[in-house]
Amino acid sequence: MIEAWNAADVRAAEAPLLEAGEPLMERASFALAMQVLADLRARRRHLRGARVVLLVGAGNNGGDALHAGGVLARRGLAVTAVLVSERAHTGGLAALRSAGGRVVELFADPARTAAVAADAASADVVLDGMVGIGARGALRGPAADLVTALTDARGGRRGSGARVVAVDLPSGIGADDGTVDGPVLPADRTVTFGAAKPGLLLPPAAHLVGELTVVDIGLSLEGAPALRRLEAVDVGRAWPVPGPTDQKYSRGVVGLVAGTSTYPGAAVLSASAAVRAGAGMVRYRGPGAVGHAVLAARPEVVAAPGRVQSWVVGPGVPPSDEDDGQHGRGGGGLAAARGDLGGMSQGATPAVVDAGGLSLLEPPCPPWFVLTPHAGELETLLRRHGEDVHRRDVEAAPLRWARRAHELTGATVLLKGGVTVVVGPSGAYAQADAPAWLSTAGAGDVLAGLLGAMLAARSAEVVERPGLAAEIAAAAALVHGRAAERANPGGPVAALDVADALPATVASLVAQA
Ligand SMILES: NC(=O)C1=CN([C@@H]2O[C@H](COP(=O)(O)OP(=O)(O)OC[C@H]3O[C@@H](n4cnc5c(N)ncnc54)[C@H](OP(=O)(O)O)[C@@H]3O)[C@@H](O)[C@H]2O)[C@@H](O)CC1
Ligand SMILES: Nc1ncnc2c1ncn2[C@@H]1O[C@H](COP(=O)(O)OP(=O)(O)O)[C@@H](O)[C@H]1O
Ligand SMILES: [K+]
Repeated sequence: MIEAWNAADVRAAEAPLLEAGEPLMERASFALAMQVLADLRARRRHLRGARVVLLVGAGNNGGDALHAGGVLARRGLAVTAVLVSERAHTGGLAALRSAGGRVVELFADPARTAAVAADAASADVVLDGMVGIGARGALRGPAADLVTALTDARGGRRGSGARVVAVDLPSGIGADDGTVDGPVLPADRTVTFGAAKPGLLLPPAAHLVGELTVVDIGLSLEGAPALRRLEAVDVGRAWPVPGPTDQKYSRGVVGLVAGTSTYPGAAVLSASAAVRAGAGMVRYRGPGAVGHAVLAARPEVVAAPGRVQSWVVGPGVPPSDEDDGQHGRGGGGLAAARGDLGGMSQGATPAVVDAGGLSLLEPPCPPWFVLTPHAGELETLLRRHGEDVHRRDVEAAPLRWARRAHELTGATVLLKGGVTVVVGPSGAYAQADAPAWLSTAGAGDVLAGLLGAMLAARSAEVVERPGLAAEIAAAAALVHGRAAERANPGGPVAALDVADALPATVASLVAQA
């Protein structure tokens, strides 16, 4: 698991060590330099003569870059520091100069910005050390102009020309929330110190981070992290592998309220995913014609009422204010869903509430209800609760708005997207496991069925431990993304292919753990 800590927590953890004279910056910058050397070795035979350009701001982030530059210059690399501010870390500057590095005072001669950017773009490595966790707002002044010019000089493409390594974080992102309010130089790698910061894992900034390296500089961080990211081993270890005394009911029964005759496919996809993810049983409730389609695709599904350990409500059910043109407002699926959801809030059965089911919610909901909106559906849900918010706001600050939806409803919220953000009562997760190929119709229905099966397997525990639903939801996002990759590595996937890849995906996660 990757744990991410807010800037204030990192500073608080640094303070006693700095007071005790621990050389934190030397540790950080040495590890940074070693990472740069390792990356360079992977790309060229000889290090001597490789060109490194440091973009250096006024604070300690610039200090890190300068000290790392000193280490690299001593190894024979040609290092140039570009100062974007009148002030620069004194010790770092001295270290670089004494190692033979050059210094360009860009702040004193902004007309040189384009030329400096062109030179940096043609270097082997650019270290972005303009601002770190001390930034206030979007990049401004010469730093902002340099990033704009350098982005132009690189043709806007990451991976072309100089390799960009961000120092602690890409300068200008919101360290705690991943917001991007101005120009930011996309990194190929980010070397972060002490702990990951939430902004490195959250969109939109997460897309500018490249490969992430966390350097241990000896901090002891107290309390709970601000954000977590599950890794394959976490999910494999926690997977409910059946034992010799298990039977279908102990493995969990998923009750599926999904599909209308306009959208029967969603029910088929959710049912397939739940069956393929290892549910003990899947019961279908909904219009008869849809039930036939579900049974034709998955004969394992049971269409009779009975015990249920988790509900999946809403895939393929239109929102309550949308007429599906057949049975009045939403048809039989909606009626069933409305009745079932009302009863479920009173009971103690986990539920996944997706698509049209979201419009039926009547908060407060228990935390073992997991809502699975995409950004557009979250906008609708939040507006219904009086928030003046648009989809673009949700996309610009997904953690903030997913958290708001959790506060307003009491439910656990899984916000779908390129990075899936989950917020529950014990914390938040950000999962980035899926190829962009997964953005295809029906993929969300597969996620709903998969998550339903995962909740059913640990139904009683999910109700007892309020934070568990969020952990399981994050795990479902990981499995979903990995199944998409496994279904067709590097190419397009259809939603049903993702469901079909679940058994092998789960087997490999369990085997690796
Ligand atoms: N303490 C330690 O030993 C360790 C610290 N570590 C490192 O220190 C970093 C934090 O350093 P920090 O606190 O000095 O702040 P930092 O991120 O360099 O930025 C502040 C400077 O930037 C400027 N500035 C601000 N906003 C701006 C903007 N929007 N646009 C443009 N400029 C802006 C502002 O200048 P001003 O505008 O006030 O003149 C101010 O001087 C951390 O990320 C990590 O890399 C590690 O080495 C571990 C050990
Ligand atoms: N750019 C992307 N990269 C990776 N995964 C994505 C991306 N965009 C969307 N997804 C994932 O694809 C799925 C789409 O779900 P959803 O929008 O509900 O589609 P549908 O309603 O058609 O099933 C979600 O799991 C989401 O996290
Ligand atoms: K930086």
